[in-house]
Amino acid sequence: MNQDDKKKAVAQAAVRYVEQGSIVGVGTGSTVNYFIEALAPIKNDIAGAVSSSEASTERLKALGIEVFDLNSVDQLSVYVDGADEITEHRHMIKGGGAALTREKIVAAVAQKFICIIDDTKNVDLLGAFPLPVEVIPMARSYVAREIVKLGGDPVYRQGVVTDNGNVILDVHNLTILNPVELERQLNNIVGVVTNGLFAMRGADVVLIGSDEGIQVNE
Ligand SMILES: O=C(CO)[C@H](O)[C@H](O)COP(=O)(O)O
Repeated sequence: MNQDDKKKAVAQAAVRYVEQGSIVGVGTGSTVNYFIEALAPIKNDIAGAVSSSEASTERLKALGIEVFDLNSVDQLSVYVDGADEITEHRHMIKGGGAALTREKIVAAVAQKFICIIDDTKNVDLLGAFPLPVEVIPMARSYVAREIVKLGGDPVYRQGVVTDNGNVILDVHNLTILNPVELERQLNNIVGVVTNGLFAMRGADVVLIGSDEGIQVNE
């Protein structure tokens, strides 16, 4: 099975976690795009969605799925999203698609974070994938200097502006032994909006697409 087929299979498997009549939290990325497609046949059985990016909102609306403002929603039973890297402890690096802040906000509201990945995303230690950090534009150089003090090598993601009007620094060469602590340290730098470590609030269920079928880590 190629990587795309694994993404499709795992996206399809996530549909069974969607509750009848509920509003579904929807992430961002190529795996989630398959999940959005998988929602189409059940769109009349759900109340709608809350989205973590303009890109996903557009896709949901194109399928006739209503997209709600998160401020008008008290609770979400599930949030379905992909990851760039994930450990067996369900700690993740996310933000390859620059949607990390809205992803973290929607995930925070949801009762269950269902992470959908193909098996290339499994790692023993986070950090080979450069860690995205969303930064207020005027703080970019200051934040970069502070990240260097933490041992990282920040690279400005040229030409990318987030849905929130901010910029992204991708941090290379980090050895992430304690993801919870690093998530906190990075968020404490003035000018950082958020960072792509999802460790304080990791995934609750991980669905992994592999040649052996769908594996579940919960
Ligand atoms: O965090 C994300 C976007 O900001 C995505 O979930 C992550 O980049 C994985 O994407 P894909 O499913 O395309 O591999």
